[in-house]
Amino acid sequence: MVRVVRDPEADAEARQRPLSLALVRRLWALMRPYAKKRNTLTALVIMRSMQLPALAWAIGAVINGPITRGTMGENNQFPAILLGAIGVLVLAAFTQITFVYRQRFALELGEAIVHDLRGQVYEHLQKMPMQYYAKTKTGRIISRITSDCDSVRVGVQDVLFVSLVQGGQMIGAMIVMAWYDQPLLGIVVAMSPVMWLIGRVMRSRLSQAYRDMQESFSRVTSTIAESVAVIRVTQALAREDVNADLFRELTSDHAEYNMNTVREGGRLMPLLELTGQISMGLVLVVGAYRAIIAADPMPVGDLIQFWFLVGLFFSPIQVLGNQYNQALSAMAGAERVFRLLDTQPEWSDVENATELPSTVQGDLSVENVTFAYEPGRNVLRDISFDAPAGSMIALVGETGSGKSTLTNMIARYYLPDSGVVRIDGYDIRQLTSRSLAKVVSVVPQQNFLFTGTVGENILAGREGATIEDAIAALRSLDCEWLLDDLPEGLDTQAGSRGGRVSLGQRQLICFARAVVADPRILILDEATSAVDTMTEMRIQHSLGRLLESRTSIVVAHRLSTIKSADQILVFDHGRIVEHGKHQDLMTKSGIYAALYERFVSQT
Ligand SMILES: Nc1ncnc2c1ncn2[C@@H]1O[C@H](COP(=O)(O)OP(=O)(O)OP(=O)(O)O)[C@@H](O)[C@H]1O
Repeated sequence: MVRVVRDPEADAEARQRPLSLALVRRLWALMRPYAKKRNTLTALVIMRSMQLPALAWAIGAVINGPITRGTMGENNQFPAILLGAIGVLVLAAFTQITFVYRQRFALELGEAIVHDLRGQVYEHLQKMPMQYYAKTKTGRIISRITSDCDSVRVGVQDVLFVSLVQGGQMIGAMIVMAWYDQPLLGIVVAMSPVMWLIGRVMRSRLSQAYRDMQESFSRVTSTIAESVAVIRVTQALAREDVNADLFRELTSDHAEYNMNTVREGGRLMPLLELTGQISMGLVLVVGAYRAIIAADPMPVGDLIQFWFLVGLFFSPIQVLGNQYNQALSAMAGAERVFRLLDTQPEWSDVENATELPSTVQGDLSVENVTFAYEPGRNVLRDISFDAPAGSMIALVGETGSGKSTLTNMIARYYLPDSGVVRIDGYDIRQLTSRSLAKVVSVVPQQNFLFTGTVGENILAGREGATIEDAIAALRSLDCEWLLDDLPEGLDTQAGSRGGRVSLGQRQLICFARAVVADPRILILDEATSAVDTMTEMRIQHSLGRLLESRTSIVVAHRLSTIKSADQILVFDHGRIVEHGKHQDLMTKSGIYAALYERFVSQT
């Protein structure tokens, strides 16, 4: 475990963005497939925003009507009061039913949108070339699909529709207040910017404390994830105590941020509520003046009703203030998600790309390939060689000399800056990715297994492959014994839960996957991980079977592989400095001979 250092790029990424109409429009467009639900929801929102002011009006009407008449001595007002009360009750019940459906539809719409958005982002990511992944941090990609999509969901579910309800309620309350007493309404409206401002200042302090707390929590979770991933290294280096101390530090740090958030909340929330109550008090004083002293006195029923309406007008200010911060976060999240969706791959299949015929032999030729990951720093320089169909080419050289980069060119993970890679005479730039992937397979050094069973992992090599193909693949590698060795045979869980599959077994499973894919050209980065001698022999044997009858390019780390190669290419600083068979190269006493001597002395 390492101490988590703040990521300056992540810090620079704005957590909030100003409200943008273009973004809101794009979010709104995401609801197009659910237009019926969206329209019903909008109707419910309008209804809901009018219901509470209407309820206040109805209560006022009962007070001003039959109740006032009763206090003036008019007889038999009870039936009218009862009717009024029933009317109020029916309206209240209707208001609550609207609330239930408004909330449910908003939730469903938000979930549907975020489901679609995540699907779009995931699909888009699958199409991005390696260049994109080399430049973009994994954590950032994950947060696009998790937290940023989630801010969009909150934006739709909570911010958009709740704000519309609250905004509508303010307008509704204003209309009814204007009906009763315009000067008093003027006072109320004049007070609202002050309330908004006070609320805003307090809330921004609170949300900063909350953000700090969230960040410290994500430091805790990412540290746990990392610790689990590298537990073997931790135990091997006996760093358990050091790591435990670092982790304790992080959790107590988090507890401090937590306490701070609670403290700030405890101080600011009552202050915020008090501001609202002071405003209500003020309205009471001015209202009393209007009811008692003013030239044209206001009926007490109207004052009571007005007081209700002031509450309905002020409470949205608080809610909208809360929503505002969330809206800004949703804007930032939506902007990042849309930016990713708008990022076009730096290259994709050319127009009218050619399909490689199924009869392809696997003749590979690399002609004058030069490549740099970063401009001006060539990693491959003028590389040329031929690999006739069925031959095995071993790439050897010091670390960082460009071997893996060359394999990236052949698999077309990257495009060369100059030069051409051909398969059976076809320039691979002109081929469809799909047909190229069928002909060229890569077995990387890290034996990656997907989450799922061993069987599923082997079948991933080819669409439509059956369990019989998987067993045949293991048989062709002479490692059918794996079926008995694995605890549940082909049904054994692999991938992130693959603790039950050993390193050597994993490698063989990857070989079997390659056999199922049955490519004409196989690129293999030999694993350097230490396995016992018995496993090593089995792997070597299976490797021989795997490479049989196909063109293979092997980044070779094993002596036996190197020796049996038809051609060895020796890399040095991005150039091929020697090439030939093992014996020829040994007699030259050059770089290869020196590498070989060192290799033998180490093994
Ligand atoms: N994605 C990348 N972006 C920038 N530079 C890179 C990238 N990948 C590799 N390099 C650089 O390119 C050079 C060649 O790397 P490459 O991985 O091809 O070497 P290699 O011979 O395969 O090494 P090894 O035997 O250690 O795997 C190195 O200097 C490396 O730092």
